[in-house]
Amino acid sequence: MKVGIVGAGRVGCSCALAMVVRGSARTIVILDRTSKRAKAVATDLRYGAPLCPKTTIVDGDFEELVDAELVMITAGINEKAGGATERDDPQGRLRLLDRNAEIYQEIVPRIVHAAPRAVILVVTDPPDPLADIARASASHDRVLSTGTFLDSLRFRVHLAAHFDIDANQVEAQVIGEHGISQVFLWSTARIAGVPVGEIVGIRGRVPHCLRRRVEADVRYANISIIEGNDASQFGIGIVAARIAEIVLRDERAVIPIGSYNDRFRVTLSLPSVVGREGVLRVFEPEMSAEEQRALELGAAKLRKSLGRR
Ligand SMILES: NC(=O)c1ccc[n+]([C@@H]2O[C@H](COP(=O)([O-])OP(=O)(O)OC[C@H]3O[C@@H](n4cnc5c(N)ncnc54)[C@H](O)[C@@H]3O)[C@@H](O)[C@H]2O)c1
Repeated sequence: MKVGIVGAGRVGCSCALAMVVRGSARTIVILDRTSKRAKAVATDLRYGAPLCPKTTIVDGDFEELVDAELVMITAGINEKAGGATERDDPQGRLRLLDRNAEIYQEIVPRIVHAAPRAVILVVTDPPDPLADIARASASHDRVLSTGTFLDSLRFRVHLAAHFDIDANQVEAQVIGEHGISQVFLWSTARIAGVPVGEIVGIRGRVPHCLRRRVEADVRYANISIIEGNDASQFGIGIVAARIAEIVLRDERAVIPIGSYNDRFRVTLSLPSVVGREGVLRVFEPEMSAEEQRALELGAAKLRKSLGRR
């Protein structure tokens, strides 16, 4: 069970740390354009590894990825470096696309050459159009975007805080783009099977002020984190480690995650069955007309970012 991480910046380091602590993989290979950084990160982690489930951590070049079952790409500029930290910017993370696409054009063929069977997990922002670029370059479909898995957890955490309960008991999803146009499925958000609207709403509708507050907290969570700590990194590290486990163990867990969708002609997130080959099946959840419309608009925005109509 071997996982590669390409990009040993803040996000790459968090992914590696989460995987080591959770025992997600047997071997982790860390790469970076700055090989000295990859070496330092692998060395640092190796000193704590004896206290964790057995993991071999190495640094190296692309050929070290041979036989990797999953390679996560965390290389590229982040929101702060790329000037994507304004809440009123309708582009959001899409502002980083051109610069990170160039990096992907360079990296993806080298990953595919070294590890042709690996699932590729796109973490770099904006992950959905970058997954489309990676898929075209890889010429296979085993390409995932971390998508709205993290946003869905943020949604659950904020709802849990509002109701003062455990986030594990909140069933709520964000779908579509990991970005500004993401869609909050309020119509099916539930706590122990009870619709959220029935708990707080009038005639089953969630109050506008609660929706507005929670959506802003989730949609701009990255910016709030960056304002305090330069880069959002820890949540995504745990999310990426969990996705790696699902793939490596062929778990067939159902999570909101990004994959290319024929109907929308673009990569976006919907609840999907994930296993060794990546996404095996995609579900379209029950949606209100407003949610459906928002999903269509988000898909159109993603297509436009790639120059598609
Ligand atoms: N998907 C998500 O939910 C999510 C969450 C947080 C951050 N991100 C994104 O993750 C990316 C990384 O963020 P970060 O904070 O770690 O940035 P960072 O600047 O700390 O690290 C980026 C790393 O990429 C490396 N790199 C750049 N070009 C490379 C190349 N061609 N080959 C190998 N390595 C290369 C750099 O050397 C650097 O170490 C950003 O795009 C950020 O916006 C995504």
